[in-house]
Amino acid sequence: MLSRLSGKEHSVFTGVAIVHCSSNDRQLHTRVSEFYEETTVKFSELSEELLWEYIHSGEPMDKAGGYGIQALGGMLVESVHGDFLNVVGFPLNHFCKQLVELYYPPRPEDLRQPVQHDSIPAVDTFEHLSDVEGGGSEPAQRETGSRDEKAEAGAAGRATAEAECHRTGATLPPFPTRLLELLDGFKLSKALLTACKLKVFDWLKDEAPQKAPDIASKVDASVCGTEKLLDVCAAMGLLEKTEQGYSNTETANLYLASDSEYSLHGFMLQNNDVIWNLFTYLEFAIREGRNQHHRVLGKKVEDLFQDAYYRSPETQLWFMQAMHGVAKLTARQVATAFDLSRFSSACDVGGCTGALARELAREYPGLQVTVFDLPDVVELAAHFQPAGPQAAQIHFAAGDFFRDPLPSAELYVLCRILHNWSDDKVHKLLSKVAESCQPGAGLLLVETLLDEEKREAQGGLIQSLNMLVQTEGRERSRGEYQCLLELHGFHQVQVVHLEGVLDAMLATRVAP
Ligand SMILES: C[S@@+](CC[C@H](N)C(=O)[O-])C[C@H]1O[C@@H](n2cnc3c(N)ncnc32)[C@H](O)[C@@H]1O
Repeated sequence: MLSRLSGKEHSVFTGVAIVHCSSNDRQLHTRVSEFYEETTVKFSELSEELLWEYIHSGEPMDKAGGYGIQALGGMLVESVHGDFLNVVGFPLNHFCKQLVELYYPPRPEDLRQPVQHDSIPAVDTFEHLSDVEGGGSEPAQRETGSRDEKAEAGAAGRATAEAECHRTGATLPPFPTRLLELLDGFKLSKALLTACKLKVFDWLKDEAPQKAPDIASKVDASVCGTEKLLDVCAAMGLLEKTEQGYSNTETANLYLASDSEYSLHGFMLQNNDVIWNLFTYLEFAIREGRNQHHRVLGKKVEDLFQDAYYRSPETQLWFMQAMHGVAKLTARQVATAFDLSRFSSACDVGGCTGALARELAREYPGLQVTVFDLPDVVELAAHFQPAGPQAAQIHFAAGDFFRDPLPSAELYVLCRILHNWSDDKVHKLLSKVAESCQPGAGLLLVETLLDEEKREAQGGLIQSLNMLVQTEGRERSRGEYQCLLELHGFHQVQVVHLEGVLDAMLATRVAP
C-alpha cells in the first residue's frame, strides 16, 4: 500500500499479516485479505505536526476496516504472524518506523554502523503484544509538553542515546514510559485525595468558574500550591480549565462533592486518612502477612473495628460514609442480582448505614429488612436514612455478630463482611447464620470472587492487597466460598458477577 506523507510518497506498509483462524469462517478470511489488498490509506491532509501529535498520543487509530481482537472475540484467532497491529486495523509499528525514517533520517555517519531506530518491537503473537503494552514503547507513547518541545526533546534524546549506543556498542532498550506512569500513579491518587480533603469540588459545585486565588482563599491554602493542585485535577479530567477559571466536571459534581447523592467523598477521606497510612507499611504487610493498624496507631489492635476503624467518632463517621457511598452505587445491582421475592424477611448482617436494606425494600415491597450492626453504628445510622416510603420496611438491631443472637429472618445477607475475617471467624459467623436459619432460608453473599488461577483483573488483585494491609481476612475464590457455604449447610449456590469488582452468591439452607 502506498501512502502520501506531507507531499512525499512513501511505501509505508510493508507488513503482511497472516491470520490463522480457529473457525472456518470463510467470510472472515476474505475480509482480512480484502482489507490488505484493497485499502489505500492517504495522509495527504495530515500535517507533520498532527502526525507527531498522533505518534506521541499513543492512541491507536480507529479500527475502521480492520478487526478488534479482544475479549471473547480473541477466541476466533489462533495466532498472528507478522504485525498484530496490522490485523487489528492499523500497522502502527511500520507506520512509526517509516515516520522516524522520514523525519529523522539517519546521519551519514550513522549509516556506517547499523542503528536500530525503532524501539517498537514487532509483534508476532498475542503474548508479545501484552509485553509491548506492559513495557511501553518509544516513540509512540504519551508525553507532556508542547509539540515543538516534544519533537526537539525527542530528537535530542535520540541523538544522545544513539551516540551512547555507538560508543558502547549497546542497543538502547525501550523507554519505560508505562513503568514511570505507574510510579506517578500514587502522586495522582494523593492529589485527588488532597483535593477532596480540601473540599475543592464542593467550592466549585454549581458555581461559575473560579480562578486559583479565589479557591485558594476558600480552602485556606497558598495560591501557588492551589494552582498546581487545580491544574493536576484538570489534567486528570476532574476539573475543566478555561479562560474564566476552573469548574467541576460532571464526574466531580456527581461523585466528589461531599453533598452529592452518590458522593464518594467519605470514601476518599477514608482512603486519605486511614488506608493511605496503612499502605505506607505495605512492605511490612508483605513480610509479615498481616494488617498494619498496629504500626499506624502505635498500639496493639485487638478488635479491628472498635480499636482501628471506630477508634474515634471521626474515623467511625469516615468509615460509615465510605461504606454508604460505595453501597449506594452497588446496592441496586445486589438487590436485583437474583429474584428474592419469595422471602418476606431479611437480615442484613453488618448492614452499616442501611443503604442496601433500602434498596432491598424498594425492590421488594413485601420484604421487611433488619439491619444488624454494632451499637455505635446503629446509633449513627439514623443520620443516613432519608425519609421515604421504604422507611417502614427497615429496622435496625444492635449487637455483635460473633457473640449475640442474630435476628430471625428468611434471608440473611452478608455483604462485604466475610472478607474482613480469618477462616476461624468466618466459620464462627457462618455457623451462627446457619443456626438462625430454617431449611429453605437463603443466604446472599456479596464479595469479590478471586479467579481460581489468580489471574483476575487488576481491581481484584488490588482488593486482595487492600485486604492484607487492612483486615484480618482475605478475598476468596468462588470455590473457597462454596466449600465454606456447603460446610455450613448452604447449597444450590448460584453466582452473578456484578459491575465493578463485586460478585453475588445466593445459596439455600438445606435440612441438617
Ligand atoms: C466492610 S463493612 C460492610 C458494610 C456493608 N455490609 C456494606 O457492604 O456496605 C463491615 C460492617 O460490619 C460491621 N461489623 C464489624 N464487626 C461487627 C460485629 N462484631 N458485629 C456486628 N457488626 C459488625 C461494621 O460495623 C460494618 O458496618
